[in-house]
Amino acid sequence: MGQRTGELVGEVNSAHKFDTDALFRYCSVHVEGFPVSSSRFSVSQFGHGQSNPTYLLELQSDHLVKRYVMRKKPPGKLLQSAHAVEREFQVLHALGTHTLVPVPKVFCLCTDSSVIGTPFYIMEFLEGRIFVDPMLPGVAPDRRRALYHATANALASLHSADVDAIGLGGYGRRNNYCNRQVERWAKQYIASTGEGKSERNPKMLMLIDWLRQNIPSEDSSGSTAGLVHGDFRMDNLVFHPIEGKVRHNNGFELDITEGVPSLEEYLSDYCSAAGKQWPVASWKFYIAFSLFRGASILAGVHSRYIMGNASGGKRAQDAGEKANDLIQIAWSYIQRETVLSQNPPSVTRGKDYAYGIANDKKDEGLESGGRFVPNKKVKELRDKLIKFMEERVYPMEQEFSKLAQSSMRWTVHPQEEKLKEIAKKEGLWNLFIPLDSAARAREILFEGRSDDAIGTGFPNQLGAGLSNLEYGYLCEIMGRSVWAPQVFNCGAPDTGNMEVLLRYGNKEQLQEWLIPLLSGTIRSGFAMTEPQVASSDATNIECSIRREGDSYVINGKKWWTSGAMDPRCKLLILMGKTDFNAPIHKQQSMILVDINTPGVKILRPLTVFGFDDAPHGHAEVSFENVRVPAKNILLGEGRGFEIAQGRLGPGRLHHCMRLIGAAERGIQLMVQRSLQRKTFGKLIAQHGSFVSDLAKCRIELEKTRLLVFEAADQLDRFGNKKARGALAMAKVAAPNMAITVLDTAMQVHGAAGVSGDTVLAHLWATARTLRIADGPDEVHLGTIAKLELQRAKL
Ligand SMILES: Cc1cc2nc3c(=O)[nH]c(=O)nc-3n(C[C@H](O)[C@H](O)[C@H](O)COP(=O)(O)OP(=O)(O)OC[C@H]3O[C@@H](n4cnc5c(N)ncnc54)[C@H](O)[C@@H]3O)c2cc1C
Repeated sequence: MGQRTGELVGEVNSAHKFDTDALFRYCSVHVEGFPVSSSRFSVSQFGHGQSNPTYLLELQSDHLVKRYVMRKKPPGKLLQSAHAVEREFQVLHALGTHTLVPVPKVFCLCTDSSVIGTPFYIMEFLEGRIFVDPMLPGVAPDRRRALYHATANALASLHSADVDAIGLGGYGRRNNYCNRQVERWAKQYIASTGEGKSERNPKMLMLIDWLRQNIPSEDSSGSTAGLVHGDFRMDNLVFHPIEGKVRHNNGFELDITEGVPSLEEYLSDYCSAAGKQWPVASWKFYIAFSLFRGASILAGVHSRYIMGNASGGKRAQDAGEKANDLIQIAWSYIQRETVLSQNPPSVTRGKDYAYGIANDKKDEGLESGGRFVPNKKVKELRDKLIKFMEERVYPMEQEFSKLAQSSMRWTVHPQEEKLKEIAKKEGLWNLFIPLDSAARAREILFEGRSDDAIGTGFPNQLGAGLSNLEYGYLCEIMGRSVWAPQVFNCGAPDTGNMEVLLRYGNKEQLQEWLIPLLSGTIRSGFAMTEPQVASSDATNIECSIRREGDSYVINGKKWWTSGAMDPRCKLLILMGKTDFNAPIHKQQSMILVDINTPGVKILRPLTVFGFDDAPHGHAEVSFENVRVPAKNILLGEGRGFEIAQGRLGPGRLHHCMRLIGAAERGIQLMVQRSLQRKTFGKLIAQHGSFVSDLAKCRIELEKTRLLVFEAADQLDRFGNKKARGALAMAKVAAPNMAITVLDTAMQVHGAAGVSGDTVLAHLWATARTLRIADGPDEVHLGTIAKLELQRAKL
């Protein structure tokens, strides 16, 4: 709960007393509307803040009470350039007169120290609230987020003020700001510490050296010059007394709505509002600098406390210790390898819910229903997943890509395995498993008991009991990064293969293959497509599976067996023919093949537009007299087509869901780029052609998302067969939409878009394959048209 500004005052500190009569006389002459006489003139001091003593002046004449605020320098010898009330007055005056940045009205500046002992200025008193604790206790959670959002916008608006236009152009130098600041605060620290003052910390001297060596290159050009607040924080903002608006910063007028954001969300808000680049390269410097500066200020406060002229009481007494804490924190921070993700959070929470399905910002929204509105359970998982992506997956993307392009490309990054363990613990594991498949496995494996009888030591092996539709809200989040799905054990082709086992495997097969797949200790491949035949028509498949006693012997060649290059790949589900003379759809069977069986040869990895998708890979594999136990046949001979149909339904709808996420990432990146880059004197975002392209991308994405959800919903309600029309439509629409959106995003990025420096090219390449890999468009279009024509015949 915020405290009222009027309640934050107390008696004037003895070190800060001054001649109140002299102040009254001065104000009567210089402050517009200030009474010439008053039946009561009282002065109290704000207890909050240690910099410049600030006072509340109250005057009563008849029944009217007038209030002003006076701010002055502290008494005694002061550090050079600190406590410059003259500067504060000048900036507030310029902003108040020439901009819409809401600051309190300033009335007069007195630089004559003979009046009350130091220079001071008078400004209007604004009734309002101050939130001392930035976690905003007592504020409804749903209002915290926008409070922060609004403060980020306010800071951005301050930074956007045109200093030349508001008369502050000659006010300070524009280049080498950081350089000058480091030197200034270093000097202040030295001056405030040492004998008889606050104790000097040698680590601070090391910190100063580090800062000097790491000043960002932009500093010397002055290209980022603007107004710098210097102490912008929650408790330096005054909020509206009732409406929950900021009144000034010393004063900005803003709306408040949601929960406290993460640092990256907040920074992302600020960068968007200010049109600034995501500061991945310079962030470590700025944070370390800010901590250093805070430490220097606190050391100054502590020294003034020791010398008896600090405001702030106990807080001033503890300031020396706090300064040392900040120095330590700065050092630990500097030593961190990564301090900021490569890219801003995919979409900040508030924005994430702005469209279509995602309109689940408020609980009321959930209660009021709607066709595709996720329920509370899904929403919680979704929030958790978004956080996981932002904090753990996006920051690792570059690192994973680096390994995948090195000579060690066919090995797994150890961090991937670590992330899998964390995802398991957080319950973000195997979320793809539909309720009915989980029920079957539970029944077969441990006779309906819901405990972890499959003995891998963690719960949620069989997912979170979600429907296909519910999973759709989550799967699209995973699709935002090519590296994400496997971290949650939701990557292709494992999900489709697990689904096959869950639906069609017997107890022995589940125990041998499903359990390690569920726990993520092995991976798998699906071997159907063959180089020598048109495999979109699976009746063409030629690989033979011949029965010999207790075994089947396999001979044939497959290609595009995704995942077979992965060192963890242990299982291949292979489709071939057990009877070349049976009716056309009864010739095929599926069989489980241990990849290490003699005769299985990985011939080469294939590439997609040059990407080999290491360490996962798409392999060409030959099978020469590969002998596998007869018990490995799935469901029985001649059932392969039936299983393929079951697998291709939900398993491949996941691709569509992920494509929505990939396109969402494309939009996010193109928007960021457009707000950062200028061509022909304008930001890309200000060019009409971009605006139109962006809007069209959003329309296409939302249309497709609805179609994908519709297909998932039909799958849940009517089953695979009846949902086939909607599934086919989604499968055509999703890759085509994603290609268009990602292509536009690449275009907006110029040459960078087609390079490996952003995720766009890889996402695009993957999306493009899905016009073929998920069954060619033409086949799905054929299904849709056939259904239309059938309907006409009825
Ligand atoms: C990245 C990637 C990953 C893959 N992963 C796997 C995997 O893990 N396991 C696996 O078994 N396979 C995989 N595949 C292969 C994929 O399933 C096949 O490429 C797909 O089924 C098409 O078969 P095909 O390549 O033999 O094309 P073909 O069957 O030769 O078809 C070629 C073209 O013919 C046209 N066509 C086909 N049918 C019709 C029709 N009815 N009407 C009009 N035109 C038509 C279409 O334009 C089609 O693109 C993958 C492919 C890619 C690119």
